[in-house]
Amino acid sequence: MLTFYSADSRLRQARTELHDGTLVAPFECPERVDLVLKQLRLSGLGEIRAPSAYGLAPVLAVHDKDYVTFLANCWEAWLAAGHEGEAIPNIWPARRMRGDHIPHAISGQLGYYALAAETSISAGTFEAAMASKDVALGAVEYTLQTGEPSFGLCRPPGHHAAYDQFGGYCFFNNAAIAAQRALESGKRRVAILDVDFHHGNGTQQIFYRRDDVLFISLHGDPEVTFPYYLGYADEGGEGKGEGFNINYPLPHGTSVATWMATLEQALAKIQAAGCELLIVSLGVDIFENDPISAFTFTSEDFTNLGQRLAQAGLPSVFLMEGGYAVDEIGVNVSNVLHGFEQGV
Ligand SMILES: NCCCNCCCCCS
Ligand SMILES: [Zn+2]
Repeated sequence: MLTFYSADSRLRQARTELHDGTLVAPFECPERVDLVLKQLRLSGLGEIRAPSAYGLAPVLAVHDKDYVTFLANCWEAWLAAGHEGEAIPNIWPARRMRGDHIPHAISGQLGYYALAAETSISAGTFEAAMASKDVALGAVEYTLQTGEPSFGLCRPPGHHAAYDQFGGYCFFNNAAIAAQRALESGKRRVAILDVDFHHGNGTQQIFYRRDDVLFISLHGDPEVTFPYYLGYADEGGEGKGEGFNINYPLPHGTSVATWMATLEQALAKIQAAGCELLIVSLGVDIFENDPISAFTFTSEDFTNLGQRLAQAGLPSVFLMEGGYAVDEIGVNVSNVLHGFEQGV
């Protein structure tokens, strides 16, 4: 299987994440991609290719222009305002305040565009996010042209990024950008299957009123899991999108057997909807030892997951999302992709 990767993924070198009331080293660290690359090479998955630069147009096809401009300028504006640390919001347009006005001060803009406080912006964040969406575009273009599966080793991840919002370590929604590209190249309907432990709130929000993308997510119950305020089972899409958004919230500690049985339901929906391409938002934070998650996959279970996805029989693009058990991330990602190749 061909892998797309950009060394510019390492341009995001954030030093702080707000976690449990203190500033810690970010869980979404550059070493994640180093260890995935190492295991892919060790296991002989296939060629690793750098993508072309696709520019801003594919980003603007799914994200708000002012939001993209904000991301491009945020770090410089933060420094110019004399702030010492990394750019982290500390106020939001809370209920019964004016949520439709974008303040002039960068501190106000941060709260307007941020969905959460754990994701700092710093030097290189925008450039890394641009490289990450190029990785996703390289992967989807390859699969569209050849029908062969591909893996986009995206960093930073994307599934929490909404039309005009960043957070959950995400800035551009790589899977949404890839799906939009596939539709523009002629696919009539694309499935995005989000297997990350956390609900892909951004992907849901981008396609919620559309029927050309079927978004399906299996994830930790938002009653007790980030992002808390989206990802419930009653969110079925709106307008034309009714029936094309399916959430499977699952309790902490869900067994792999139950998770895989839920996957069967998801794959049946994908088949019934006549999807012509499968994009997998591949978060391996469903691993039993993930530090910020609560599902129970072993490394071997990831191989079974890959094998099962191959049986869906669709041209498939895997895009890296979460996974924070850094020591095992390489094996877990590699197992999904090799499992897929075994299952074809
Ligand atoms: N600081 C740990 C709390 C988790 N908050 C963000 C989770 C983002 C997952 C991305 S897949
Ligand atoms: Zn996650």
